[in-house]
Amino acid sequence: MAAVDGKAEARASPGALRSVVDRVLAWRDSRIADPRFRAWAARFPLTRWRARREARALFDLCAGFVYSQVLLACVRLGLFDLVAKQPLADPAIAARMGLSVASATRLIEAAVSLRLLRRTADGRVTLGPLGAAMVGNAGLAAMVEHHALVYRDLADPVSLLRGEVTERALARYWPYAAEGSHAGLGDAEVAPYTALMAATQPLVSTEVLGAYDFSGHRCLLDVGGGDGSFLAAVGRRHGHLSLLLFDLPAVASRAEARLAGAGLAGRSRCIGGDFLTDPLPEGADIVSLVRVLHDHDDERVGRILAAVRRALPPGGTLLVAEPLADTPGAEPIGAAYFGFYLLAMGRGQARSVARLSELLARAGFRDVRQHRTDTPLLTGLLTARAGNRS
Ligand SMILES: CC(C)=CCC/C(C)=C/CC/C(C)=C/C=C/C(C)=C/C=C/C=C(C)/C=C/C=C(C)/C=C/C=C(C)/C=C/CC(C)(C)O
Ligand SMILES: C[S@@+](CC[C@H](N)C(=O)[O-])C[C@H]1O[C@@H](n2cnc3c(N)ncnc32)[C@H](O)[C@@H]1O
Repeated sequence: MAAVDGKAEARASPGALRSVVDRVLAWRDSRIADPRFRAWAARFPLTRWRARREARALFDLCAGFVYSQVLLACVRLGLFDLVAKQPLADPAIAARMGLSVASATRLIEAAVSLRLLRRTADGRVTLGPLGAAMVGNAGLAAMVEHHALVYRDLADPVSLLRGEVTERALARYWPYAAEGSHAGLGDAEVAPYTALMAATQPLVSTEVLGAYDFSGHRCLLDVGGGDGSFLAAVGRRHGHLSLLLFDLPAVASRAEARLAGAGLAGRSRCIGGDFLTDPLPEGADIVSLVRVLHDHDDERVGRILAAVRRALPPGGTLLVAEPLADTPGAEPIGAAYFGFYLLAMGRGQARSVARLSELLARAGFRDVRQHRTDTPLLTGLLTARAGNRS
């Protein structure tokens, strides 16, 4: 089992207690399943608050797509950036957005209800707390736009689960998820996903740099490193590090240009290849896999970890950063969001710390540790050490 910052993870509750808890929960849910109980509980003063809370939670699940589209409309119309400069009245917003005042007010009211916008005391429109978090966050705006593809693929979730949706937008968007070799993918095929990953990379690198200190290392190899955005962020923070990147040839070319543009050409080298079949470059004392393993099934993960293991010296460090399943308070992100996202993409799953620990141990890594990030829902972080070569 992985240690969390050195401490052992809390043990699961013993079997006997769990079975009592199970029976209590089963009784509760059998009551909720009875329409007469629901009607009574919605009226009774001591249960009314809970009935309202559960009704609201279920309504939010029904309405999730509608809420997302309100957010998309705000992003597409540049509403957050507009009102970030100064609070505006509805007619001024309508004129800037090319909407009728009635439509602008409809969107504004929807966004206010979702805490994306807020009405000032004099009735003008300004940022709400959630809209404020969107400002200056180009990655999040790109993600919101890109969800159009996700929703297209999820339009018929049952057919998707049955494997009957053959034309999937996400499968085209992430061509490396398909069977076969991907070393021949061209720039046009890798550019869209590489740009999305680069735009969202600051969300991840900030978390990793806040949770892990690279100063004890000499050379970092970022495997599946995209356009080098992560490597550049680490390299800027730790001026002594040599930087290596491995990705598909068309992506590695982009990284070379990106790192040269960041003034890191002298400290970095980008190597193109297929990490499922080609050896990784040697010489690094730390290898990172950032948002890589969850794209792949266990068999492919085994191959990637074996290649990393061969590239590292005994005792060398592997750092894995990606959203983890079972993150307390963020369970639907791993199980529902990434579960269905990766189903549409064609491969992979978010894994728990326990599952990743097993795969790491099987590939010859030891001392698996989980590091606490500031925002665990955005990324989890594990390190492990390469064992001695057999
Ligand atoms: C000032 C006073 C007195 C009080 C303030 C109170 C206070 C402290 C408030 C907190 C304010 C604050 C700091 C808010 C911060 C908000 C943040 C950081 C929000 C961040 C949100 C991030 C989101 C919504 C991220 C979404 C990410 C998505 C959807 C990622 C999708 C990733 C995909 C699809 C990856 C694909 C890659 C693949 C294929 C799986 O490998
Ligand atoms: C989800 S992206 C993550 C990119 C980057 N690490 C980040 O977090 O922004 C996965 C990366 O793995 C690379 N990749 C996928 N399959 C690969 C393969 N077989 N060989 C080498 N790289 C591969 C992709 O090109 C892509 O850059």
